[in-house]
Amino acid sequence: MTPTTTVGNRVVRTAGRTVGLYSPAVVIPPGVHTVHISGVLPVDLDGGSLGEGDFETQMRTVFRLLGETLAAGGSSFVELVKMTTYLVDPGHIDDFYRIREELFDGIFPEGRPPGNTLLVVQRLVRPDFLIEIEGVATSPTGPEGADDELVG
Ligand SMILES: CC(=[NH2+])C(=O)[O-]
Repeated sequence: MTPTTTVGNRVVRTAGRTVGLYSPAVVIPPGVHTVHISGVLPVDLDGGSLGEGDFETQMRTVFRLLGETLAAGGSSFVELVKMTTYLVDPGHIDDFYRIREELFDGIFPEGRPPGNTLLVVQRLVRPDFLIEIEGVATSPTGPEGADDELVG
């Protein structure tokens, strides 16, 4: 039987083969609201690039903005079900693993991270972007808890 743990609104399946800090499967129970987050990029409020040429700054910025976007959607990191991570340089994979471990130590102290697919692509929408992360999360409140100022 596959070991499962309920974290927030999601059921995390911890069995399976992984090569990093992600869960092999996360199940959304029936009747739970979902939030789909577009790819988060390291940008300021005007869309200006942040952390040009600095992978660590870009990744930490993307996670900070992902947290803000989740909150705007009435959700939070603990409700995050699945991420897709896009990098543009395979040379950043080791840094991605190191920084993710540091961040997830704080965010998922019990070691039940969301799923993730990690891809290296030729480039992102602007050549200075080194990382983009999109996600799916659950939301305890659904549309009622979303902040209309931030979520279109
Ligand atoms: C390989 C992979 N999906 C990860 O997140 O490390």
